[in-house]
Amino acid sequence: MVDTDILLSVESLRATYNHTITALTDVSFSVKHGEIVALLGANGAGKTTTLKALSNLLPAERGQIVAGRIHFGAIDVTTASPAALVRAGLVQVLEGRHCFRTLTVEENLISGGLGRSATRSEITADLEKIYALFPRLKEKRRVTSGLTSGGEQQMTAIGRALMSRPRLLVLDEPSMGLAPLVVQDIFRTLRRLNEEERLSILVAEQNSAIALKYADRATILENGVTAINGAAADLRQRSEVQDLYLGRKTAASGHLAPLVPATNP
Ligand SMILES: Nc1ncnc2c1ncn2[C@@H]1O[C@H](COP(=O)(O)OP(=O)(O)OP(=O)(O)O)[C@@H](O)[C@H]1O
Repeated sequence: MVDTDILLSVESLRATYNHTITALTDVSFSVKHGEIVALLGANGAGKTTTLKALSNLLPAERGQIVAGRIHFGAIDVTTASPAALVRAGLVQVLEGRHCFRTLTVEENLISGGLGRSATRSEITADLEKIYALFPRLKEKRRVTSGLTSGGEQQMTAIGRALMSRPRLLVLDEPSMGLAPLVVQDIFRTLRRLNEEERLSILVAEQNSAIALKYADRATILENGVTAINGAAADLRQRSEVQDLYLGRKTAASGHLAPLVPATNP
């Protein structure tokens, strides 16, 4: 039976690089309409590889999906181009932010709306929305992005993704290298977008504490395998999650026992 609540489904995904390095062995999770889902795991667990697979970006890095299924709505992601997926509403903010450093903040934002042939008034209205979400960007709109702070670049990258009006916003480690207050601010804004616009969000994070605070559900990857799919509130209470991912011990010291079978909930 097809679950119409599900926007993105990943089933038994297996992926390699160069046909030799197995990065993902068995990854399964889903994102329902209107949910925030966190994808967690230690360094090298497979978060970025999973996100790249969702936008069919692995071939650019000599990566291959060798088994499993990914559906974004009715679209089979494995047969769609990255550009077609963006047009369908699956939009990523890649790790490292990747602003156009020589363009101003506002030019960066506008570039996000170009792919959907928006009118000038639509672009202006969307810019105002983004400035309301991130007032810092309004102050900096005429500044060259390369001269703005890491937090402002992250906000610019998120704003640029929003300009293409995503149905699913995917973010890879938005907290990376940012001060805790800036990270709080960014996650609060993501929650606001989720609540006010019912934007569905998938966020890969090493900062499990902040991700579990703001997500509805979470998936924890260990060595390319889904170890747990569960409600974020439940995961926060589990002592082994606290030990391994919320700072009580290091992740290398143990493994998680599944809370629920590691399939789509
Ligand atoms: N371009 C690549 N070529 C070969 N192997 C890669 C490539 N990218 C990632 N890998 C390998 O795939 C595995 C998963 O890496 P991935 O970057 O997906 O993990 P991650 O959870 O995002 O880690 P991090 O949090 O450190 O970014 C690792 O063993 C990594 O070394």
